Amino acid sequence: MALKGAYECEHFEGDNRLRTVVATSKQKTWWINPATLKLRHRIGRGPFGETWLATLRGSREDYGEYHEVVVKMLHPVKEDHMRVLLDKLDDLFSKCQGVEGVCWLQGISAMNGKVCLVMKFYEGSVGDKMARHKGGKLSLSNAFRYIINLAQGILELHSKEILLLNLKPFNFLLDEYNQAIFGDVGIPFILLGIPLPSSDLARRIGTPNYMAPEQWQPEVRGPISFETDSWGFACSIVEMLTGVQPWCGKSAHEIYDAVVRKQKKPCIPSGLPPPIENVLLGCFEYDFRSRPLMTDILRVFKSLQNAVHSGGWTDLESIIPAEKSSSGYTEWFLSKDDLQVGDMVRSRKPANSCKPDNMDVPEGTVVGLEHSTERDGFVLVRVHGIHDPLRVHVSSLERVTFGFAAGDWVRMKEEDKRHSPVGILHSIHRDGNVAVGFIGLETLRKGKSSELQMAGILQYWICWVLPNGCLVVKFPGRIEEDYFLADPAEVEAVTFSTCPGMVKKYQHLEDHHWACETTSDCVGSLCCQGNGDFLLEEM
Ligand SMILES: Nc1ncnc2c1ncn2[C@@H]1O[C@H](COP(=O)(O)OP(=O)(O)OP(=O)(O)O)[C@@H](O)[C@H]1O
Repeated sequence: MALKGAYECEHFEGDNRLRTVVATSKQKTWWINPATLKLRHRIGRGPFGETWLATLRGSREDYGEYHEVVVKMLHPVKEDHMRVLLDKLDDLFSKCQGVEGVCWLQGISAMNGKVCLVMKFYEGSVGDKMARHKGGKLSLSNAFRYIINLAQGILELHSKEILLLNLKPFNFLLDEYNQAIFGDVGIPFILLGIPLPSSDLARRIGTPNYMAPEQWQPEVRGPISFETDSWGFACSIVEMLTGVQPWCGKSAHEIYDAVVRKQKKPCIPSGLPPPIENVLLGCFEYDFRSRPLMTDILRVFKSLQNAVHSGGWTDLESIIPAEKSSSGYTEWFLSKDDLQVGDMVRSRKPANSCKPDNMDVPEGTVVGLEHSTERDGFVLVRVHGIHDPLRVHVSSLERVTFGFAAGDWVRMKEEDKRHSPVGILHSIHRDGNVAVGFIGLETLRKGKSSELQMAGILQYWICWVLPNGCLVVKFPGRIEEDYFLADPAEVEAVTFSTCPGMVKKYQHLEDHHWACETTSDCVGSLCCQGNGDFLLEEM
């Protein structure tokens, strides 16, 4: 037996192996000898493992005193994934050092062949505090204080490329200064890509009530990104303000059906000041690119904090939120890129369209800025063949760098077997660094624009496109509400004018073949072939 105490811990061969892996790697600085740990009571069991109240025997300098700690015992992972997990933990520990707003991570240990994270014990959580209050909600000033504490913490973790993915009031711990900090720092994130024992657990990276649509199946409906945390945080904000958990009383399956399939949003209480209602509604946009980032949420709550402390909502009603742009993009979507003098630009296509409405600026160069604020105003664009620069609203332009603009369909020049070759460009920096969403990847792929080429995709019959390029296709004529997901790399465009035999060939496929007008000047049809592949045809 390795340990004796309140919890009888068997000696596991796996612990020794784990210890050897740790001892030969970078993680040795964080290693805690399991013999110095005593598990007392289990206080939680979630999708990632168990949480235990424990005691840790201190060092000699500490006179060998026992401290209360909390141990997160992760589900067992296969041996070949162990080093990957430990490297990710090492990265997490290093990044969290000195970060305010994160619970104090004390070290890594192993028990029963499972990796354990040892962290400081805190007296309670925001969730506990809410449970003690009448109606389950916090006072407005407390809620605001915690929301601002937490948004600052998330922002700091995001700046270190860590996603939280499990934001909920019971994971917001309270320190001795009544500041809210994170208890579950990045655990679902480091477990991404590491198979868990049960496929059901693997499907859920988070707690269903707080999960964004893309979080349910990140490699199919994803990727997950910073704005995935905006959804989870907005769910927590709603709960802190109302005392009601989003999707309260619903099963995981019912929540999946509502959030992912029916695209429903959690309820937002009425009577909120417009800027808060606006930012929360933004957080519940289905496509994460349309959601605000944590910095936007923080800005809104900070700007209203003083008014809340001096009496309540009443003064806030006069603050009017920004309007949605006429092109169908949210202000949050548009604010993610700003224009500078010298940028190449072109007219932005309307949201969810592959065709430009107008091409006032087929291509031009920004020669002057008239921004009234960071995300509003006009720019002067020099267009070839027009004498004077055009004065154009920023929201109607997109930046083109090395021939690419965010939102473009792109194809990898060299295929990578881990994901579809065709994806959607999410961002391109002026230095050519890109982030692309591909089916098959849980997070954005970072790389260089030189690895990409443009990919043309027809959008007839496609209801909408997920942020990784996954096509959501409905078959007209089918009575069920079902839709199908298709990999853009496997959808083929065929033109009848260049392939006259095509009409004849598919005439007999009554059940699988539909045609209707899709745009004013174009008729298309989509066939579901016997092997389940889709064939997209333009007539
Ligand atoms: N370091 C800590 N100090 C004190 N309490 C903690 C600490 N970490 C977690 N807790 C509390 O322990 C309880 C269980 O935590 P746990 O993280 O296992 O929650 P869960 O909902 O069961 O699972 P998960 O968070 O993984 O979804 C929660 O009420 C949480 O507030």
